[in-house]
Amino acid sequence: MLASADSRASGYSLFTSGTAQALQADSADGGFDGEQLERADRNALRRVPGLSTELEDVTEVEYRQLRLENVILIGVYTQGTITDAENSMRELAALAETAGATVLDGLMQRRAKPDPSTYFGKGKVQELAAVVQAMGADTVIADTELAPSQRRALEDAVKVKVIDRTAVILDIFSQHAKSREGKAQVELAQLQYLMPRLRGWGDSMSRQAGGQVGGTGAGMGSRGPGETKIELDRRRIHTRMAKLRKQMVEMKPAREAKRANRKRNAVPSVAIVGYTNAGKSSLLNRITNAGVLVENSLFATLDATVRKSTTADGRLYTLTDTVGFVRNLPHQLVEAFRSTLEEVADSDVIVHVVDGSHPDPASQLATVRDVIGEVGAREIPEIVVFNKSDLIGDDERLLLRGLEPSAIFVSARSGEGIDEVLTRIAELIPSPQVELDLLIPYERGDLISALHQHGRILSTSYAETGTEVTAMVNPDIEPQFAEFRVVRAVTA
Ligand SMILES: Nc1nc2c(ncn2[C@@H]2O[C@H](COP(=O)(O)OP(=O)(O)OP(=O)(O)O)[C@@H](O)[C@H]2O)c(=O)[nH]1
Ligand SMILES: [Mg+2]
Repeated sequence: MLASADSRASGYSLFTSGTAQALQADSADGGFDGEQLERADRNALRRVPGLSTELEDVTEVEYRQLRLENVILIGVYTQGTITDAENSMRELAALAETAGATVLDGLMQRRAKPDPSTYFGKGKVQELAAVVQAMGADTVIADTELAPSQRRALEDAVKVKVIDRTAVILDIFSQHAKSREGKAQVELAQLQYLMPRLRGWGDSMSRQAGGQVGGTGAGMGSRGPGETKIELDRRRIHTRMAKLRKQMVEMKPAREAKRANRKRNAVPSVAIVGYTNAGKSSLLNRITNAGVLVENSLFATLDATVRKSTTADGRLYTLTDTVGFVRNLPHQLVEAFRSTLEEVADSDVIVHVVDGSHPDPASQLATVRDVIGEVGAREIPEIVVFNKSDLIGDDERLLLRGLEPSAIFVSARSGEGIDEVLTRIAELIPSPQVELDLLIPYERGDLISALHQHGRILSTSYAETGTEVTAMVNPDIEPQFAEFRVVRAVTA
């Protein structure tokens, strides 16, 4: 898959298209990880190639229609091993394909740091331009966020559109966001990203009116028509951003009410978190038949899904599927994650899903733990789960064990380990703390069901006037039963 040692010795290395496909090879084999919904829907939203990138439409976030077709990836690796750098590039390849592109090639350069003006060194930029031309690529994607000036200089040199990892992630999010709030958040993030880059995509070729192509000769002070237009776009973007912010403020109360409601009912909550594509939705489907979309692409899930489940002894709890994490998540998107992260910070137990078959599970684990720490959720009990165990051999298992001795090996596909996860969840979710002795009239069957769901029934017997029940309940639902109590409650 990787090019020969020669090319590596010459300062860069190549890997070609098949990589990302190889990464994603298992989706076609008919593997079934739950009800697979919406795939057709999602595919219908695929980008239409060849849409104009004129700035006219900028207020509708022009680069939502980025024409990503045949792309070449570039990356500078500064420290770490070549393997780390390649993993990062493979992930970029998977991201690009998720966004709808075909990856033609990947070029990496070893440098102490990226060139401040052109990212790659000058000589390598020329080589890149030649590769772009030879392969007929229409876009170059850099593995790290480019400064606006770097992007411009690179575009001028390679003569095709240049974007970065952040733009690709934003693009995927905009394709996948479904809820009104999610869409608004992503559009806002896109506009924030776009503002300092307002030269417009691809204008090194044709954009600015007045023939200022390339711009080297036209001095900074000469305000051509193109620049006037950009001023106008800036103002429109500002207006649009203000409107989106206002919308989001208006949507917040609804979300908070929902959360407060869940808190009030004090149903214990379990959040499923993990790196993107680890199998979080598959696990939720396996546990609850939730029917959440499962797809071998990155960021299949963008809206948190909440499902109910019960422990073996009948206690109700909620399970929340969350947005996956990825390294170098654009900071503009942290806001978009906030509602998900709030759910994580509020939960009673975290199930941390790691793709055990991934080449570098340790760094996935670390990335996700960082985020868990950032949202103040470090103290929440965590169950680490190595998923896709159907793909993990004995040697790898040993390594993973070393990494995380108390982790559970699970396969959402085969069902291995699921029972163990459920048992661990049942142990960790808070148990009802108040013991009540009750006499409940026969016509109040609803109270008995409430006890089943929100408490734990220790014993029942049938008396003349009703059911005698001893049960453990949460303090907050205790008042509901006040009139049926026969003995003083004992706090455990
Ligand atoms: N072999 C194998 N594949 C699995 C297993 N669990 C999930 N997958 C596959 O992994 C891919 C990702 O699964 P999802 O459940 O969508 O992963 P996710 O963590 O929800 O991903 P995002 O929502 O994109 O962050 C899909 O192609 C699944 O079919 C498993 O136990 N074994
Ligand atoms: Mg998912």
